This record gives sequence, structure tokens and C-alpha cells, in this order.
Amino acid sequence: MRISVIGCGYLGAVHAACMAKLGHEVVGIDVDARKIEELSAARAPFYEPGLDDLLREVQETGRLSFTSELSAAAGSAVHFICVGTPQKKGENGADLTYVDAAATGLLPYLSPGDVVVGKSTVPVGTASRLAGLLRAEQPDAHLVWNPEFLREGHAVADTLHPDRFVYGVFDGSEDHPAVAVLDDVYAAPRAAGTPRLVTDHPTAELVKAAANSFLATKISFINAMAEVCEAAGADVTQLADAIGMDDRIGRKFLNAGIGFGGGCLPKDIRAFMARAGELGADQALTFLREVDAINMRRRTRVVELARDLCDGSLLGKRITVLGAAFKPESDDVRDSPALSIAAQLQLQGAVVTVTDPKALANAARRFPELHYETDAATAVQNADALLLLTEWQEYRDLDPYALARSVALPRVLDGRNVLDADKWRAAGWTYRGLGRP
Ligand SMILES: NC(=O)c1ccc[n+]([C@@H]2O[C@H](COP(=O)([O-])OP(=O)(O)OC[C@H]3O[C@@H](n4cnc5c(N)ncnc54)[C@H](O)[C@@H]3O)[C@@H](O)[C@H]2O)c1
Ligand SMILES: O=c1ccn([C@@H]2O[C@H](COP(=O)(O)OP(=O)(O)O[C@H]3O[C@H](CO)[C@@H](O)[C@H](O)[C@H]3O)[C@@H](O)[C@H]2O)c(=O)[nH]1
Repeated sequence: MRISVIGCGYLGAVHAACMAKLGHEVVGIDVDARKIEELSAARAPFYEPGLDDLLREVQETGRLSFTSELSAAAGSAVHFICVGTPQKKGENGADLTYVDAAATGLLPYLSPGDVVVGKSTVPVGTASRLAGLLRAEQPDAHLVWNPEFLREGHAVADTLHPDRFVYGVFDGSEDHPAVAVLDDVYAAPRAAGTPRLVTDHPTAELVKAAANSFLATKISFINAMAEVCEAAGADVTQLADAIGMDDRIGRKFLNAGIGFGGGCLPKDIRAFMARAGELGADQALTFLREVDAINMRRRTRVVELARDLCDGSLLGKRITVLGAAFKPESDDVRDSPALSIAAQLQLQGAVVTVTDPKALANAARRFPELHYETDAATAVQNADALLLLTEWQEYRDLDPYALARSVALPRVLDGRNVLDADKWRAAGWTYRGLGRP
């Protein structure tokens, strides 16, 4: 099948490559000429494990191409909208400028029977509004909302082997003609057993908002428990292990630490609250305000703990921050808690050096005032304290004995609770975790 993918960022570039891997003929379209140049040379414009190899593999088949011309969408049977929906400046709501531009820009290139598939995360009501636009211009085309659940760092596997597909169609019916078309697109994962749920437009949009709200709530729940553990001298990692053994709760997403960041969870819960307010249902989501507040409090708490660790003053203290990305195996620094903490420490007088295996270029663009060092061994030289804020494997594997010889003072704050506290203490370090005695 011929497919176009509009928007080739973290979601769209992976989606385009994976659709080609599934055997489709795919054109990826983006307004960003730099991304198109990189992708056309079979290079991922960002770090995502496995994506470079996949791009090379599928481009050799001739089934994948990239362009900045939206007119290249003409002739495709399916058009995926994968553009960004960032938080509006100074407001909680989602900025739909890009989705609207992509959808209206596509209209002249649609043919009867075409299926436009929204994958971007949008406020409920967007699909019905766009379906109205579509009907007016090309009444025989269809709009499906097919939310995406991939995680950065696992994006290729998550796209090829998702937990489920959700198709939101106009009438919510399995007999809607677009359902068979999407079933063809996803024939291989469907044959491998991936379930799919057909529903209406608003339910599909809400599934995505609800899924991310649930994940954010789980993280803030355990971080709230970490606050109580800190006050009571208890250990939140053992608490998480114990409650997680209950199948109804589950251990995943109960890692207490510096909180959630990235281009999705923070902005998605805020956009959800804003949209619920517009619908007169804001009371239903007041708990998300607390989820957000608990999350942001973690960042302040880490700065306080760092000050404690540095004998009560940050002024002039050399602090090395290990990790800049919002999570490991990604170079994405959107709303990265690690960088926000690093910037706070610097504002309060510390001399901060940030290191990260993949995210330093993005970090430097966002926070040019911070000092960066690519080599972790150099970054830790003469540090008064280390803060592990993004749990890359290479930081988990650090040898506390060898490291103790490089730093000025062996003091470490483990913002993700991933180091072996006993081992680090045995090697002479003052170790602080979050929510741990
Ligand atoms: N990143 C993820 O892990 C992920 C997962 C699931 C859902 N989502 C959702 O997917 C959407 C995209 O997220 P992302 O992380 O890929 O964002 P991104 O910023 O990495 O990519 C968006 C891309 O869209 C391009 N674009 C903007 N307007 C365009 C237009 N009119 N025509 C063509 N291209 C255009 C931009 O240049 C950019 O490359 C968001 O709604 C996000 O919430 C993201
Ligand atoms: O127990 C945990 C799990 C995660 N995090 C943090 O939470 C954030 C988000 O992590 P994760 O959800 O793994 O990353 P994303 O790639 O942002 O993926 C989320 O956002 C995507 C975009 O909507 C969705 O598609 C995914 O399903 C959803 O997991 C990161 O800062 C993590 O460090 C924690 O602090 N504790």
C-alpha cells in the first residue's frame, strides 16, 4: 500500500520506517529541511536505538523516501498525521497549529476512499472537527484517530509490536470502510496477535489522554510515597517492590526519583486538564493538578538534597550532573527534569558540569548557560558532588572505587535510585537516594 507520513519527528520518522519495514511504499514529509536531508541519507535526525539500521535496511528496498513537499502525499491511500502538539506558551492547552496545518494542507491531495489517520496526541474533539473539514472538501475520504503509545528508547519495537491498536472512526463501527484499510496497513502485527479496538473519535482521543494520565499518576503516586518515606525514614524502593507484587498494582512505573519529563506526559496531562475545563468537566481532573505538582516538587527536592549534601551551601560547589536526557536511550531533552535541576543548581551558585552519552547537543541548544563535557570521566574530575539524574547503563555501571579517586569529595545523589547504596558506601561515598534512608 502507498502511505504518506506527515511529520517526521520522534514519532513520524519511526512510523515511516516501520511502515516500510511492514512492506508498504512510504513517503515521509516534513517542513524541516534538515530532518529531510538526514532521513534521505538514511540517518536518524535524533537518537533512537535501532532506527539508523532500520532506515538503511528499508531505504535499500526503495520503499522509503523523504521530502518536504506535501504534494508528494498525492497518490497515497493512507496519510498518517504525526506532527507535534506542544503545550501552548503560557497556557496548559495543546497547540494545534501544526495538526491543523497538516490536515488542511493535505486536503487538495486527497482522492475518494483515502484514509487520513491522526496519530498525534490531541485534545478530545479535534478528530470530529477535522472530520468536518475533510467532509466539506473530499466527502469520500475518511478520518481515523489511531493514537500512538510508543515509548522513546523502544520506539521501533513498540511500533512493530504494539500492545494494541485503537481505531477511532466516525460511527465507532467495525464495519466502517476505514477499518479494513487500517487492518491492511497493520496486517503483519495483527497476524502476530496484536489486538485492536474499534471505537468512535472522542473515545480514541480520550484513550490516549487517559493512558498517559494513568502513567503520570502512577509515577507521582510513588513519588508522593517517597516524600512520606523520607519523612518517616522508610525505603520507597522496597515499598514499591512490595506493593508491586500485587498483580492488581504491578511493579512497572513505580520507580521513584526525580519525576517524569519528556515531550509527552507533562504536556499531555496539562492539555487534558485544559480540555476538560473547556468541556465543563474540570472537577473530574483536579487530581492531575496534584500529579503535576508532586512531579515538579521532586525537582525542588533534589536541589535541596544537593545543598544538604554540599554541607548546606551550593555557592561555588562543583557539581557534576550525570544525564541530561529526560530518560536513558534517548537524546530528547524536552522538559528534562535533569536539565531543569542542573539549571536550578547553577542559578543558586553551583558550578555545574553536565554530561550525557547522547543528549548534549540538544541540551546545549536549550540551556546554553550550562557547562557540558562529553566524556564522563573528565566531567567528574574534582567534583564536590555527583548527581545521577538520568539512569544510562554506563552510569549504573560506574565503579565507585575507581571514581572516588577522581572526585574532590566522594558524595553522590542517586536521583533514580539505581546505584547499589551499600557498595557505594563501602567505597567511601556519602550516598543519598530519594525516598530512602
Ligand atoms: N515522541 C513520542 O514518543 C510520542 C509517542 C506517542 C505520541 N506522540 C505524539 O506525536 C506527536 C508528535 O510528537 P513528536 O515527539 O514526534 O514531535 P517532534 O517535534 O519530534 O516531531 C514533529 C514533527 O512535525 C513536523 N511538522 C510540523 N508541522 C508540520 C507540517 N505542517 N507538515 C509536515 N511536518 C510538520 C516538525 O518539523 C517535526 O519534525 C505529538 O502529538 C506527540 O504528543 C509522541
Ligand atoms: O517508574 C517510572 C517510569 C518513568 N519515569 C519517568 O517518566 C518519564 C516518561 O517515561 P516513559 O513513559 O518511559 O517515556 P515516553 O517515551 O515519554 O513515553 C510516554 O509518553 C509517550 C508519548 O505519549 C507514550 O506513547 C508512552 O506510552 C508513554 O510511556 C521519564 O522522564 C522517566 O524517567 C519515572 O520517573 N518512573
